[in-house]
Amino acid sequence: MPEQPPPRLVVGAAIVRGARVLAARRTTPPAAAGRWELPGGKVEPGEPPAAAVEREVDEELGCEVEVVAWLDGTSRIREATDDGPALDLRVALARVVGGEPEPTDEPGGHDQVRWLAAEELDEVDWLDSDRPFLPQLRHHLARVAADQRRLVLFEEEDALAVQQRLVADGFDAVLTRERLAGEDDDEDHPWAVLTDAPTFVVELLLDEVDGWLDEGDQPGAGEQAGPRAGWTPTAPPALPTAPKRVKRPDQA
Ligand SMILES: Nc1nc2c([nH]c(=O)n2[C@H]2C[C@H](O)[C@@H](COP(=O)(O)OP(=O)(O)OP(=O)(O)O)O2)c(=O)[nH]1
Repeated sequence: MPEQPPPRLVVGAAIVRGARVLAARRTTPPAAAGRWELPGGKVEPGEPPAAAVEREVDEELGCEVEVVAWLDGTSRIREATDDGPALDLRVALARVVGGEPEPTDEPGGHDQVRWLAAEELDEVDWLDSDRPFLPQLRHHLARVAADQRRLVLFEEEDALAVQQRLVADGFDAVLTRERLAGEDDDEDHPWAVLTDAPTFVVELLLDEVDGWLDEGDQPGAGEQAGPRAGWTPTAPPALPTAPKRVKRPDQA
């Protein structure tokens, strides 16, 4: 019996931002069209798998990502056929470092993307071989969410400046617009920045803009549920353009 060639590796990118992962809807082949996957593709001979992730995401979604870790395990996509070797899927955790992921017009690409939180992962029809990775992904997203701080800002300009500054300093930071609890109209919803930056970094930024840190239902959040005591609205000064030198509390 002829020897089987080794399985060919397919890599998928679990692009995580603000406790959500990006899922992409395939347009081809007919059997997979309309189903959801992690953007990626086949690793070229001799290509490092992380480089393949970054190349495929750039081709398919027109943005730059960086691989930060690999999820455990390999999932068999198909057994060897006359058309080629078996295909195995590995999944990398990645983050966006340039541009905005959007479906490109590339043939064989995607027609839609969605950012899914841990509790939304089951809302889309994943390709079968992606499903074994979902529990790990759910666990990771839940951990990121638990570790996230929410900064509430009234001005879009401030929110954007804070978000961009956090990203420039290497943190994950996502801008959203959310209703404050109890609000019932569409006006004046504050802006929120969700970030993994530690509290002391967030507090330094908040000294310079009109907003506060909302720690939600985390322990000790009670006193933080509104503007800080002694808080007086003032015109926000321009944010600094270079990182500040700060001493971490544990190094004081
Ligand atoms: N990209 C990607 N492919 C997946 C996933 N799950 C899964 O079963 N597959 C399958 C679909 C395809 O049969 C195969 C990858 O093919 P592809 O068409 O995305 O890869 P590619 O861009 O390198 O393809 P090619 O046209 O150059 O051959 O793996 C996944 O999460 N991401």
